[in-house]
Amino acid sequence: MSLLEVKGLKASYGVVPALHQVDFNVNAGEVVGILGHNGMGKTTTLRSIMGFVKVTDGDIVFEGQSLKGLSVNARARRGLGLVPQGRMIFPTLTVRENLESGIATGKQPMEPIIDEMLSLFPRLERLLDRAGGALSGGEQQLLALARCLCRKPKLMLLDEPTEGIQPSIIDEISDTLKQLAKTTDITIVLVEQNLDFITGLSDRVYAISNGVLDRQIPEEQLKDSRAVSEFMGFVT
Ligand SMILES: Nc1ncnc2c1ncn2[C@@H]1O[C@H](COP(=O)(O)OP(=O)(O)OP(=O)(O)O)[C@@H](O)[C@H]1O
Repeated sequence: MSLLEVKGLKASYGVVPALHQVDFNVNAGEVVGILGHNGMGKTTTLRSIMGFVKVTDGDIVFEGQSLKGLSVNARARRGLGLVPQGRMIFPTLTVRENLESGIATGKQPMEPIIDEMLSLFPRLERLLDRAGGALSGGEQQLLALARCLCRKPKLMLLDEPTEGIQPSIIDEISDTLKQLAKTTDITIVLVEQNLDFITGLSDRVYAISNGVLDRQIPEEQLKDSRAVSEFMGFVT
């Protein structure tokens, strides 16, 4: 059974349609990539799954149950987590406070969860007392990932984690996500424009174009970034 099934999803901003037809599925433990140009509907797809965008048709089924009518918080409690585009960490809170804000209140002691995050993201350790807004873009992305993981999501939705980030930290993010995928049973849906990053991490990759997501990029093409570009129409 798929962990996540997105079926015939449509969404609009007011009267302007953003998603025309989104159909894909994700199995437990997979890393699934969604590749597309600017404005094609990647962010809207993830925000619809998380419950921030109201869908007008179709269904999102998680662990066999429809998420229809559930709030963002209810979806988070079911095990969904979103790392939004642009990181959205709290700039005036310290790194430690940002991490604490990601831990479900009143549940477990915070310290072991923070220690676990620091072992996965060692670069954050020496930054614990620094304000989130004083970190580099790459460090903020690591913090945003760690904050999402503090809640132990079953499914993590990642919105363009490489956007505006220097190559050395992109490699670090990629290595960390690979390690996470290998050592835990987390499932990841990743939307990106960065071909190398997405093909390096994903078990399967879908293409999104003009609000339509229903084509999986053939596996043999994934090894060849030029073939992927051609499939997507990135080069002519
Ligand atoms: N808040 C909004 N109000 C109105 N239209 C929006 C809003 N957010 C997105 N759109 C429109 O919906 C469409 C899909 O946008 P979306 O942000 O999902 O694309 P994207 O693939 O994530 O793009 P990018 O890579 O630039 O983030 C675009 O035409 C965009 O202009």
